[in-house]
Amino acid sequence: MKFTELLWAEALPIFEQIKLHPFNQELKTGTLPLEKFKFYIYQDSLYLADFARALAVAGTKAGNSHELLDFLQFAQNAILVERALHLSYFKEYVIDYQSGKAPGCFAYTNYLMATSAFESYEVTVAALLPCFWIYKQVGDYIYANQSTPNPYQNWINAYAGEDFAYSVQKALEICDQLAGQASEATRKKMTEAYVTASRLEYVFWDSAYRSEGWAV
Ligand SMILES: Cc1ncc(CO)c(N)n1
Ligand SMILES: Cc1ncsc1CCO
Repeated sequence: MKFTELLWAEALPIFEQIKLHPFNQELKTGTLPLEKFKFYIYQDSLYLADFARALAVAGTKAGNSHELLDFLQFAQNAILVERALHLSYFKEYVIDYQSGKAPGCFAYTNYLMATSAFESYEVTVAALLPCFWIYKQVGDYIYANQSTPNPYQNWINAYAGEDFAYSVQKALEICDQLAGQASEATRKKMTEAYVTASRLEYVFWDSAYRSEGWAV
């Protein structure tokens, strides 16, 4: 069994809750209130900017130039996706730019940046993997079950699309290859990082659904 298949099984209960979360259920049926989507898009623009930095740092830890280039390309794509949000949704809707990161976004981005800065390449790759894989699985699920017409079609198409699938496949292969060479102790840390990042994916959607703010 591939290491990534073990990871998938380990975090499956989290993924099931992500799929069933009202944010994703309402995205699927197109009934998600626009205010919640706007909150999400703004938080996601803040997320993508820091995610790109974490991907670039992961690249500096890679053991060869192929994987360095892969991670730099992932980082570039994340920046391009972030810019595309500004060219589309930020123009289409009035979005409040002032509020800054909500606690969920803050937790997730800081976890990814701290992990990429202070942990090994293996653990960093495992921590970054849910951003790819969970989004791909959620995108495919929503695409296959959506109501049409759907006001969130562009968002759905992006994550169910082929370009994104190609990146996800590459990230999975890198993770499996690293786990194959890693000690049992490292594989355990990779699994923990994967589960933590999966939890933070849930937290991110839940934060958007609740339009989460700071308690003080
Ligand atoms: C929170 C979050 N996770 C993952 C992705 C996709 O990489 C995204 N755009 N936002
Ligand atoms: C994972 C991911 N999410 C948005 S861009 C990106 C890198 C894909 O190349």
